[in-house]
Amino acid sequence: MSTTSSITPCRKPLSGTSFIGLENSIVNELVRVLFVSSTSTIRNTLVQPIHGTTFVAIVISDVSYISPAQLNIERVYEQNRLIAQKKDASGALESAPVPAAATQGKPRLLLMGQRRSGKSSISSVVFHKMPPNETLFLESTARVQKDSMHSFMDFQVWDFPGQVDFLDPTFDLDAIFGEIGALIWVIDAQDDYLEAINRLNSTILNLQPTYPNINIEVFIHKVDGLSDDYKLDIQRDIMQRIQDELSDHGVENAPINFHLTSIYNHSIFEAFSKVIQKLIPHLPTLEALLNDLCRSCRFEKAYLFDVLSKIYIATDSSPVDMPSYEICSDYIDVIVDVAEIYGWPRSDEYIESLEGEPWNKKLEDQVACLDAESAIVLTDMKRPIMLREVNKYLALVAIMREGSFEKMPLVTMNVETVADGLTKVFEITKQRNMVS
Ligand SMILES: Nc1nc2c(ncn2[C@@H]2O[C@H](COP(=O)(O)OP(=O)(O)OP(=O)(O)O)[C@@H](O)[C@H]2O)c(=O)[nH]1
Repeated sequence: MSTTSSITPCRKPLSGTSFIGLENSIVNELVRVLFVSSTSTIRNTLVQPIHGTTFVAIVISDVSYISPAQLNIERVYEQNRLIAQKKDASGALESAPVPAAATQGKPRLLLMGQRRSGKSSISSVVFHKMPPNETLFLESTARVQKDSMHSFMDFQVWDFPGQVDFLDPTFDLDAIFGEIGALIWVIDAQDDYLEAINRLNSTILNLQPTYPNINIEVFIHKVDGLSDDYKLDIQRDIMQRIQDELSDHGVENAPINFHLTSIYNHSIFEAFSKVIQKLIPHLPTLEALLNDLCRSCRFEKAYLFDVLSKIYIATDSSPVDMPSYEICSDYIDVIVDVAEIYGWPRSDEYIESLEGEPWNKKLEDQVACLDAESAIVLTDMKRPIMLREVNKYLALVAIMREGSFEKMPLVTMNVETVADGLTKVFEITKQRNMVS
């Protein structure tokens, strides 16, 4: 695909006129973000956005706003509290080790399933950037692999060996399932999957009484070699078998989601995006910001990506189409590679020479934007794509409409404001997590 690209400078808004040209809806959304995310730290916040007038926003009482992810976290805490209470009553609390991750408060993704179903491959491709064909040489996992991910949100990925029966009484179930974010059950769609379904059913039935709120995500995996019709047939068959078995045992409406995945295309990243999004408490706020940005800048689609894993953690409400998602995700790779080549740390002498004659200014005052920013036009579709780094973990990638380049200054200003808003949302939640 032939491409032409240009790096656009980001304009710093002039002080006092910061929001000129910015749609009111975005300003309002930012104000809402401040309110919704309000803790005592941003009471009496000075907001100076609308038509140069200054006003003080005073949060009179705490705004209670509960997103599905928050609700889920609350339920998990409640569940853990009840389990602890029961143990306390039976005097077993002292002997039971407190799960390390629980104390750290990091959500955990558990990868489970039969041997050779593809668990380690998924974890390596998504979180360690391993090229898919190199997974052919992965050895069978012998012990539980625990990976800590430090990204926009800290979480853990535990890869279980296929042969381990974690329902064995020697395992401390609380340590495994206590503060779980999601249980990802991987089923090899190219193999006989009946045994995998039986194990999944018995796992769900065993866990349901104690941990009724576990999010179960079934990855119907390795669908790359299958026709579209066959994929859907398999999905229907697996769903039916699981639902029948569970309802025979009186378990109705268990929280199970199904995804068709393969490491050889972007489906695995899409599936992980959906899993991770359920763990983000302020997801509705992020989505609302992106919706407003799309409306005011006439973007076709906007994604907020985790740069390292290329999982999108939020998007606007228009439907996700795979080709656009794939282009945006490949674009991140290009920019990350370029940033790695040109973004090395400069020596002090070199920076001094840049700040000296003839400019005589600090480097921050000379460049408009310290974060990576880029725009590209795909010549066949004439739709520009723009990327703006939000912080070192997150990037905003948007597909614009034809002809949007003419309005680039305004677009850049809006994107800049939204990027600031997004940074604030994450700062506030990080502070909150540290306090709690
Ligand atoms: N065609 C295809 N093969 C895959 C895919 N994902 C993984 N594989 C292959 O499946 C094989 C087994 O993958 P592993 O990741 O080792 O499986 P595992 O579930 O971790 O296995 P254990 O460690 O024994 O539990 C490897 O040869 C992978 O290359 C996929 O999406 N499509």
